[in-house]
Amino acid sequence: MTLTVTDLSVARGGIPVLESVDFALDSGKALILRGPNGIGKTTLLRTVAGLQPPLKGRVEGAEDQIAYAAHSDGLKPTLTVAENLTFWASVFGRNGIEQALDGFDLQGLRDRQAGALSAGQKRRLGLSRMLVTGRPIWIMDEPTVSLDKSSVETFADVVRAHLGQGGSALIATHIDLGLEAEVMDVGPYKAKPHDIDDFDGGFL
Ligand SMILES: Nc1ncnc2c1ncn2[C@@H]1O[C@H](COP(=O)(O)OP(=O)(O)OP(=O)(O)O)[C@@H](O)[C@H]1O
Repeated sequence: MTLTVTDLSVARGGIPVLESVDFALDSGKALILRGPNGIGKTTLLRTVAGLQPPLKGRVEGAEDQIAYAAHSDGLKPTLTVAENLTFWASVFGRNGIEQALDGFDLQGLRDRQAGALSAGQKRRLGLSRMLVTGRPIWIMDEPTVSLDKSSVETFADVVRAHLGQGGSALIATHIDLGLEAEVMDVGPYKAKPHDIDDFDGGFL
């Protein structure tokens, strides 16, 4: 299964941010996106994940294949760790949360309400949801925010295992995860300023 992105242009708030992006992501591979703050990495990930339409171009091989971990964890604070995972699994028509609890060292916290977790623990729970989706393509936006060194290593181990099982990962991150991965700088895809047709509107 290959995710193929062809001539993709993406916009945020109606303003083009990246243009003519091309890449292919094969199973068993990881692709790391880099680029300065505000360049459009999140916008690109959201578009590839199907959360917003492209301005132009194609994303192929994505349908029902992608699990997306955004900046925010989006946890249900009054549910326990185990209940959050069970809920998330059910969204994807699956059950079985033990691998996710084990993978992110959450067994000792399984009965704790998510709202009472520390920032790093919340992040681990948010990321562990990828494991209950059964989806092969993981798209992750700055997944290591709030994680300590050992949790970053745990996360990298989980991703490595996922790749070893034929999964793939597209990750925007500023840090070195220690993964064997291709790195793509999105800087060269920065959208060029477009001429403003509406002269008066250009001042608004
Ligand atoms: N909701 C929004 N409405 C309008 N513009 C937005 C919105 N969210 C982000 N932007 C703008 O879109 C551009 C691309 O933002 P994006 O979040 O994709 O960048 P990024 O590369 O992921 O940045 P970072 O590394 O800081 O996370 C930025 O200029 C940003 O200010």
